[in-house]
Amino acid sequence: MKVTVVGAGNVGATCADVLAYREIANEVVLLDIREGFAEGKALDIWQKSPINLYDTRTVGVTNDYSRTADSDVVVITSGLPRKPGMTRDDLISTNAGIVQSVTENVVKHSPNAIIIVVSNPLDVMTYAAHITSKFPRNRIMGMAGILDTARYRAFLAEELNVSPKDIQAVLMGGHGDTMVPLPRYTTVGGIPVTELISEDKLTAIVERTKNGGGELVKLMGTSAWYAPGSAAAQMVEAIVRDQRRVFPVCVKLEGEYGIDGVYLGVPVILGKNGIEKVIELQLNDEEKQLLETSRGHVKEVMDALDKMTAAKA
Ligand SMILES: NC(=O)C1=CN([C@@H]2O[C@H](COP(=O)(O)OP(=O)(O)OC[C@H]3O[C@@H](n4cnc5c(N)ncnc54)[C@H](O)[C@@H]3O)[C@@H](O)[C@H]2O)C=CC1
Ligand SMILES: O=C([O-])CC(=O)C(=O)O
Repeated sequence: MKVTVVGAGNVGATCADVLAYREIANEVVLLDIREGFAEGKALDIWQKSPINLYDTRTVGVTNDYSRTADSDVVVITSGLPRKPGMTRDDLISTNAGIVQSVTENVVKHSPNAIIIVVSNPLDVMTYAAHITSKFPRNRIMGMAGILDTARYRAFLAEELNVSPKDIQAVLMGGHGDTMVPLPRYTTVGGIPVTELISEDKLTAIVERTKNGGGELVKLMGTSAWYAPGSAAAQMVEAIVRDQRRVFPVCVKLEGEYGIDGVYLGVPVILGKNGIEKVIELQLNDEEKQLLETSRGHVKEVMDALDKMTAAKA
């Protein structure tokens, strides 16, 4: 299996590193526009192979898409990260151009690839890649839900003083303040979380999760990369190993949850064809309302992208 990661910055290089040391692909091509940058990162990861004992070949290239040809999966991480005081949506004008030009090249050289978008604002950049690629919805998706649920699970594990391995959770909606964590579907070793934690504490954890990206931006001056890079690699693994994992993934809804044509995070089955199935949960009225608010916000930003694209044409 051949995987390309576009953008050799913090998230892209972390993703490539996880793909390599966990031997998720035979070959990982890292591509960046910054001269020599991807070559350097790929060489560093390759030089770690005798220490960490893996044989995935990592190759770096400067904007040379011919070297990415016939990739099975392509992860797009190219684009600006936000700085303190910015929202993810503030990145749209710069990142849309980058994601669209990268997608054009990906389609030209790997027409059968499955694309995983990571660049922000996530839901709308996934839509941007969809418009450019015209790939069917099973082959174009965004990474956010695994990261957001991982944050939620990590905070819960800390509060309950249990292993994060035993916390199962699902979360829906856009990747931003309107995301919809679902405590009703959260369990700890099979036990509903609501039996183990007070409502106040759970609410505080849900709020911290919604602001999980912003908390790190404030601490570091740029956004996170270890958990995001690992989350993208986990999606690649589910696809290349046909694991049929159940993850929250950003996908184009086509009538599920009563929503059509909007990119939102929902639970899916991820396997060799990409999105194998969108899972429809029975939401209660409050959850439906939260999802509707999230849909409305993402749709507004999708419309803003459409206007920007029309103005350029
Ligand atoms: N979906 C999610 O949950 C998350 C999304 N992100 C987003 O991922 C993106 C990347 O974040 P970082 O890696 O921290 O940023 P970074 O600045 O460390 O790396 C971005 C890389 O993209 C490269 N790049 C820019 N234009 C390019 C082009 N046209 N072709 C190829 N490469 C190009 C840059 O040279 C740079 O090396 C940001 O938009 C960030 O907001 C970050 C974390 C989580
Ligand atoms: O916060 C950001 O800008 C990056 C991101 O999406 C995250 O870490 O959740």
